[in-house]
Amino acid sequence: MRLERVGRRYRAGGPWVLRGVDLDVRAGTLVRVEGGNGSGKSTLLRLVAGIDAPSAGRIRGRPRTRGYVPERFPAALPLTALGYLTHLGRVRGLGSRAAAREGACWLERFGAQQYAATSMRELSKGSAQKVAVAQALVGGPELLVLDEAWTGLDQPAREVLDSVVRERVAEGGTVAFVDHDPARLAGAPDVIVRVGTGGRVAVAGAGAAAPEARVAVAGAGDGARGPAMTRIEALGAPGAGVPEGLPASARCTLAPDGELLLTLPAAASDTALRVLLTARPGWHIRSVRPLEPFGERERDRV
Ligand SMILES: Nc1ncnc2c1ncn2[C@@H]1O[C@H](COP(=O)(O)OP(=O)(O)OP(=O)(O)O)[C@@H](O)[C@H]1O
Repeated sequence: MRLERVGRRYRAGGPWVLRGVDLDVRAGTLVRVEGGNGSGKSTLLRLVAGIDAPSAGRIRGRPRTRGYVPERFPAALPLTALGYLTHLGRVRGLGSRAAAREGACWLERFGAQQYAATSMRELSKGSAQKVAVAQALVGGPELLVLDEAWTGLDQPAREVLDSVVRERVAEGGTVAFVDHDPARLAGAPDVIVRVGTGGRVAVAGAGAAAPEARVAVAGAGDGARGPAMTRIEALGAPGAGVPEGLPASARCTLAPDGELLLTLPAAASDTALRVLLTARPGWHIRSVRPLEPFGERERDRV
């Protein structure tokens, strides 16, 4: 995937959190993102994961299947741990049985199988974090984005996550992560990206895997056009209404279980995401992706 002159600021005329970011990351790459508190690491990861959109520039070639562990996981969902993982597996295209099976496998691998039937609201912080990690892994996404995903996990689960990251990269997946422990996966990252002052991003160091062949601080893009339309999938509380303030251009369907599908012009996706993320009660963004020009039918407006 390629970031081209990507910038992000949170309000018009406000300071740029990220500015002029050019990165070219190939499949099968492990990327560590570093920087001080408030430098913009989470902002960069959200852009990479596709749950936030750049204010300037563009991102091309993002893998179709993505898993994301946010820094703060909205665990207070009205589902059991396994129900949530199964639901997400289905969102990612698995059949119900396969989704349940995979969800159960991940719970077991992280030592949380005993909480399969526990409501997400009742999970301890660490157990909820195990579910947060598991939800990103269900369906074997090509791109895995981990924002301090190890925080709150017990030591065995941390080691499992280390192994899972190495496995994903060995299988050709791309993993980008932030962790404040400098020893986390030490020596493993192919690329180390440092978010510095003024929102500038640079390749600050790298492991042994010929980083210059895997990442480039790129120049101007090749002129390809970005997607015209975007599809946003979000999960709200069952029975929630369509949130107010969505762009008028958005077409949406809302299922009784709280699953919201939005189809809207890519240029309006930033506004829609802001509405969903700031709504109370909040919406959990499941995915944001370019809409295929063919083969995906727009749904009826609700
Ligand atoms: N939704 C938002 N609205 C407004 N400002 C935001 C928002 N999210 C982040 N910021 C601002 O963007 C800047 C970068 O925040 P970000 O969370 O990306 O930093 P970070 O490097 O991940 O920090 P930390 O190490 O503390 O987690 C900060 O100044 C923060 O206040």
